[in-house]
Amino acid sequence: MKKDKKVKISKIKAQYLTKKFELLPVKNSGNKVKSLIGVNDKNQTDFWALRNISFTVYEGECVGIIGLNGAGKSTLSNIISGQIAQTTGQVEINGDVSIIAANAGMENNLSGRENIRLKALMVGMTNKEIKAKMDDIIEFSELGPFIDQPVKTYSSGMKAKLGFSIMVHQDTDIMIIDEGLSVGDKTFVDKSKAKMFEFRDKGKTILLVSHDMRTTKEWCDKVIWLNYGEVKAYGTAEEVIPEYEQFAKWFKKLSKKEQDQYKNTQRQAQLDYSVDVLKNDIISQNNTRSRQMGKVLTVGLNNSKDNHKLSLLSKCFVALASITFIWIMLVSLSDVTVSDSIKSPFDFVTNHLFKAKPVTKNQGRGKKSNSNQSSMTNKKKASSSHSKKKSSTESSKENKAVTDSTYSIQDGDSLSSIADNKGISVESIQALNPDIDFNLIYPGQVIKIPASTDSSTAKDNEGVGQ
Ligand SMILES: Nc1ncnc2c1ncn2[C@@H]1O[C@H](COP(=O)(O)OP(=O)(O)OP(=O)(O)O)[C@@H](O)[C@H]1O
Repeated sequence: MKKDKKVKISKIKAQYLTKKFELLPVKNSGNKVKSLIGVNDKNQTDFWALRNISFTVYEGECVGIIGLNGAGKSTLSNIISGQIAQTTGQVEINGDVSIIAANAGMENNLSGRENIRLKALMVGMTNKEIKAKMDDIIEFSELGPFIDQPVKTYSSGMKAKLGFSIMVHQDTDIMIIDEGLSVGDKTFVDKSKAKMFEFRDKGKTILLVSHDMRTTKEWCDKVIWLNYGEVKAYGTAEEVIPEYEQFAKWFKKLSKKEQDQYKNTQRQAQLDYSVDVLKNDIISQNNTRSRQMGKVLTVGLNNSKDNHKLSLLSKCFVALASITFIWIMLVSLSDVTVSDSIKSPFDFVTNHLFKAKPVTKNQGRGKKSNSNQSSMTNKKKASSSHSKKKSSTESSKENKAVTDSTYSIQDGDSLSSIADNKGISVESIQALNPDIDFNLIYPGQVIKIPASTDSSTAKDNEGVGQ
């Protein structure tokens, strides 16, 4: 009796799988701002690496996955091994899965031995089991003393050997080999093939992702041919491989321009794809069961939210924070305070933007100097109720450069105005500066100032440099 007369046990069942990746937008400042506040045009960046994939793999089968570069082979094997999630659809796995991929799965800073331990723990092996198998794994890997070196120092062939050795000793029901052996040397590949045949004969299920048609023919009962994210054919190796080879021959014969044209058309279809297209495909594929299909789709779609995209609330928050930040920046480039700018935004924008705040040496030094800082409102009042002369005297006050006991004469100063401003008598200034003729004082001339009894004036002078 032939084996295939038995009831077949499904090990992998994929239904209506899709995988959408978000392509990074072309780098320019406009796109950066858009992506910051999450308003990128969605359809321009969605790329459907897998479109409506359905197939079943049964116990004991070895199934090859073939296709041109970028067809979606690794994406599919990563979904099956649980490393990434599908966008829509379902994948039912009946058993444990292990995967060996040319570039995946190793912790580069750990040694080979530590990686063996880590991987074994990840598939649920106990410490005792790991200890029992460690020597066999190391021997199978042929890495000798290099097993205790960090994996980052390994060649790609050495990594493949380590990965394959770990996998064959994990003894899982389903094994996925994604180009894992393409970089190994011939003796190791032959040894590995023998091991794989052994597994297949034991009834394990194997998925082989490969560009090598000879190995695929030799190993696999069935083959899935992926083309730009779609299943182009799924059948026996005898049927599908010649079809694929014919296609590859046809493609090679095309001129460079025709090849590019073909690729661009296919890639555009991957960009234009959507869940609506998928739904229509499913309905047209199977009208009678469309309701059930809708349910399967919904299950997948519930998990297919673009998590990295901002919610509406977050977008509002980011926008508000950005506006606040920009506003504060503008206020810092004006001569008013934030609260004044909010009270009269129009006046702020038209009259105060890019006007530097008046800088006084007394700024920020206690009550008096703070109260001297002109707010927009105070300024308005001042300009309407004070004479020009008074304003200029005030500004002269603000610009005084004095110390505790000295004062530098400003343009327009007179003995009496200095005495008035300081709240001290003319006589006391004269007494302290007997050598100075106050009828002939000039800007920049330094005179001595007696200590004042007026606390505010004293504060004015406190600690100010010459
Ligand atoms: N993280 C990602 N973000 C965006 N696009 C991706 C991502 N991963 C894969 N892709 C794209 O998905 C498509 C399928 O990639 P995948 O690696 O599955 O192809 P493949 O058939 O394994 O290719 P190869 O034979 O070259 O290994 C490619 O166009 C690839 O650029």
